[in-house]
Amino acid sequence: MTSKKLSAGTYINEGIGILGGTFDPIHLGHTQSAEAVANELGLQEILLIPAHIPPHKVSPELVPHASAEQRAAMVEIACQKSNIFSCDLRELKRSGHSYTIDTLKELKQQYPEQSLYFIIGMDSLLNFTTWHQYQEILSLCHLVVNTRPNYSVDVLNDETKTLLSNCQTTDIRELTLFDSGKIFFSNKCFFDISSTHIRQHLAHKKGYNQHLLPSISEFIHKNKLYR
Ligand SMILES: Nc1ncnc2c1ncn2[C@@H]1O[C@H](COP(=O)(O)OP(=O)(O)OP(=O)(O)O)[C@@H](O)[C@H]1O
Ligand SMILES: O=C(O)c1ccc[n+]([C@@H]2O[C@H](COP(=O)([O-])O)[C@@H](O)[C@H]2O)c1
Repeated sequence: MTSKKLSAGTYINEGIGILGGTFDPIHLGHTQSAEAVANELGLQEILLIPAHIPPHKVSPELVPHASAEQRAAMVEIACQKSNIFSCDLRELKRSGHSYTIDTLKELKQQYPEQSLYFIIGMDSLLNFTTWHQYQEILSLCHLVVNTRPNYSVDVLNDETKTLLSNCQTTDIRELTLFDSGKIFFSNKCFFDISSTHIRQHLAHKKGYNQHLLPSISEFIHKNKLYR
């Protein structure tokens, strides 16, 4: 049993939410969409896991601008005022590419009794079948997909469509009946924010951005990032 009913329609889900990312920089689209997932599913805890080397961002035009340590420092700042977020640095401590399968195996060992909910945006779902051992990933966690502007299920490849026809559920209770293997779409929030746009904005304005926590803007300013 991984959930407790409190009152009509209110659940505490004892599972753990996980949001992995490049976080270059972390922005309100990350934190607010993850908070919306926590509210919707009743999750009390979300691990923010900065990637050391994000596997799909190794070509020169995609490689992160800030160092792994700077990206992680910004994630730690974002966690400071939150009751549900904590920053997990395990990918920074591992060498090589930050494969999600390795992270989930470690987390499952650490939390054998709890279901894991890996949160991704729609852009990540579009290429999910290219992730390292994606089927094994689904044997260790549920996937929770946040919709994002400009990314639609209409352009999913056939493999992902098949995956969805086998694994998608619209029933939150079903997530708590299974330990892993379900894909759930969270449509509660829609944030037209990306790190790319924020970096472009900062490069021109060298100032603050409304989609960043003020404390993150300060860190960026102090460290002269994204100029
Ligand atoms: N605005 C958003 N709403 C929902 N999910 C998001 C949003 N921005 C990013 N995500 C998701 O958060 C995870 C980490 O994203 P990432 O750190 O790459 O941010 P990004 O804004 O997509 O960055 P970039 O523009 O540099 O590619 C991914 O699964 C991504 O889909
Ligand atoms: O394991 C993989 O093959 C894999 C491929 C692409 C992305 N991921 C993970 O997905 C999360 C979001 O990635 P990104 O590149 O959008 O920041 C982050 O935790 C990455 O490590 C993982």
